[in-house]
Amino acid sequence: MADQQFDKIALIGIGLIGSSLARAVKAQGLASSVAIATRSEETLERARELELGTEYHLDAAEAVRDADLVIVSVPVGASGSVAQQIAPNLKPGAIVTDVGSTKASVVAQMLPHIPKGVHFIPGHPLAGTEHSGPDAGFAELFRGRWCILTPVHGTDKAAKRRLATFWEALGSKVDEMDTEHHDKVLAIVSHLPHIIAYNIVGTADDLETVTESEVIKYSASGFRDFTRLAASDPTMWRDVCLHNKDAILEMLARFSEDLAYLQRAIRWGDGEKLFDLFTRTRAIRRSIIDAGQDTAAANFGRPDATPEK
Ligand SMILES: NC(=O)C1=CN([C@@H]2O[C@H](COP(=O)(O)OP(=O)(O)OC[C@H]3O[C@@H](n4cnc5c(N)ncnc54)[C@H](O)[C@@H]3O)[C@@H](O)[C@H]2O)C=CC1
Ligand SMILES: O=C(O)C(=O)Cc1ccc(O)cc1
Repeated sequence: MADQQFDKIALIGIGLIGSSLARAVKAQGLASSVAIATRSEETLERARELELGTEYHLDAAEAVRDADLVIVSVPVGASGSVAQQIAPNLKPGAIVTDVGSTKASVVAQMLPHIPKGVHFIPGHPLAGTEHSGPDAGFAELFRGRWCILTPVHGTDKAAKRRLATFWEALGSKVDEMDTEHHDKVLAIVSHLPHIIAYNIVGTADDLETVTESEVIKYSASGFRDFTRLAASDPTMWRDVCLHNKDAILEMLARFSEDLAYLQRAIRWGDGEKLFDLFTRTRAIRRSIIDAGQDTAAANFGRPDATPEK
């Protein structure tokens, strides 16, 4: 157990990430009270049954009253309206952060509502699964994963250190970068893979010559990996696509160009080109394993996942 770091933490949104935070905060004893807010009565009731917090609210503004740390864990498209809601009740000196998968848009939506004297430090834990909702979370989700902070200009150093220490207590490694860079990096390493997965599974589903039962029956592990990503939450990923549009389109253009190159090599039977590319990409996989990041590819920290062969 780590030391208690905050008197009161407010968690706005109690899905996969919010409930994992709640469980980890409880397990580590990081706060004496944890206020939970979510829009639906049903989800709030489930959070209560799971004993994820110490107070439960349908009104996010009520939850943040007196909180020292406020973590917004909602789909990125909802971050602006949440910031607007909570703004009047934020305590001076409080830290407000988020966990959204895109950062420039979150800053644009939230920052205008944050009162002077409140520290707004956006964040993104690179940890998750294809599951959603309060039952899907687990305390170990963030262990050994990166959490990227994207502080805005003039951020208070002590507040930033406090937030970094919080993530470290959850087992995360903390990095810092600017929002634009974050959105480009994440577009290629996270957003594009999900878009490709949604697309390939959709293509398989549309095929006329191969039946759906054959896709299910004969799906090799490569295809199965895609179906896992393609099972991710539709609202969350719709919002990611809409809120990181420019970086995603830039990476998709690069991707399409490279795919055309590959297509041409296959058409012309250019084995050398294919072999060269496949050798280059195999080395990247090896570097990821050497860097100790392979479990991220295999199960993203899910304890119930089958280990990669
Ligand atoms: N799922 C993942 O693997 C990861 C997700 N993220 C980010 O974390 C955030 C939350 O994602 P999850 O916990 O996976 O989602 P989730 O679907 O499990 O939970 C979302 C929560 O937000 C609430 N919510 C939804 N719409 C809302 C609105 N308009 N106003 C207020 N509350 C609303 C829901 O009631 C629920 O409590 C997203 O911004 C996502 O981009 C970050 C890292 C990983
Ligand atoms: O389930 C997976 O493989 C993920 O990639 C989870 C994930 C989804 C979104 C994020 O912003 C970060 C991590």
